[in-house]
Amino acid sequence: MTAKIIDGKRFAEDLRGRIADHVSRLKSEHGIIPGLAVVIVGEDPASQVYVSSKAKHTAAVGMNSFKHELPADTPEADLLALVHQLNADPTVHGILVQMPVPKHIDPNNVIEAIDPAKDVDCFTPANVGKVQIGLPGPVSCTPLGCLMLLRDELGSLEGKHAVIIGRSNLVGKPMMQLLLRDNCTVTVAHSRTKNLDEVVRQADIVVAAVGRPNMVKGDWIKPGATIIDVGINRMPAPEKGEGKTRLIGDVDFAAASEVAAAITPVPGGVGPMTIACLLANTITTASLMNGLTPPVDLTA
Ligand SMILES: Nc1nc(=O)c2c([nH]1)NC[C@@H]1CN(c3ccc(C(=O)N[C@@H](CCC(=O)O)C(=O)O)cc3)C=[N+]21
Repeated sequence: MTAKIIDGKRFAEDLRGRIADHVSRLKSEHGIIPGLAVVIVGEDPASQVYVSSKAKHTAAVGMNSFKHELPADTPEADLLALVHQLNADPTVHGILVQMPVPKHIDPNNVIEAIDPAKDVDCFTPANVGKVQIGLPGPVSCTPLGCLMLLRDELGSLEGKHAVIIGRSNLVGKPMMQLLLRDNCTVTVAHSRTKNLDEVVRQADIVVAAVGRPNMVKGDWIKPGATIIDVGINRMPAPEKGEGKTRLIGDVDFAAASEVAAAITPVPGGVGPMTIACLLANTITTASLMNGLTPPVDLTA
């Protein structure tokens, strides 16, 4: 079997189109222009690229984009002061502080400072709790993107056995909550799981989010499974030229494609969905802050 390639880039484009429609409706019917503030501390080149990409897509859907670039040696207190200022700013409906922050800053203090009403990453305890019990609010961007792709591919997820590899707060744990809400049977595997290959072989749905290039082998995949590869591993690619890199996923794509029914590529799979879902969450928070019901096609 040769797997269908799930085109996350294309899906994200369509999603951004729907988001742009919601933005223009918020403007024309309610006089609201959703605003997203992105804060970056330091000059990490990969982070710079992501932040620029976020700002570009934010503006392209008609939202206000606010970018704050702080030097790498910014004291934690100054970053927290900026977050508090953004919390108080009525034109800002979403706040994202790009992670990781420099080592002298405690990320937990930063997350705690963000008003949960504006927490478009869904990093605050209040919003993590809301996802768990199914209350409306922002949902972790990458898991939300994975869920949208899975629903589009499979329709109902009810009764499917989903194996998530990775238990991070960023992806594994919120993914577990969302798949449970869609009536999957969920197994969360991780670095200490015994016989990981045998566990993964049970899966109708595999979500790989470990950050280890090509870790999931082709013979771990049940024939006909659907594979979502969250891994974004930047590898040296000297064949492309001095100092060049390429991205590869956590799944051995070539081998898995021979067995699976459908698989996301890296790049062009989950990555673009993460940014589109960040914009979707900004619509959600802007709606909720104004007493409106968030659009169902942008939420979990
Ligand atoms: N507060 C916070 N929120 C985040 O959501 C957040 C963060 N910090 N820190 C860094 C990670 C990483 N991240 C990605 C988003 C898009 C792509 C993406 O679009 N990837 C493209 C490729 C891009 C390329 O070529 O480099 C793709 O997979 O096709 C990747 C990674 C969001 N993050």
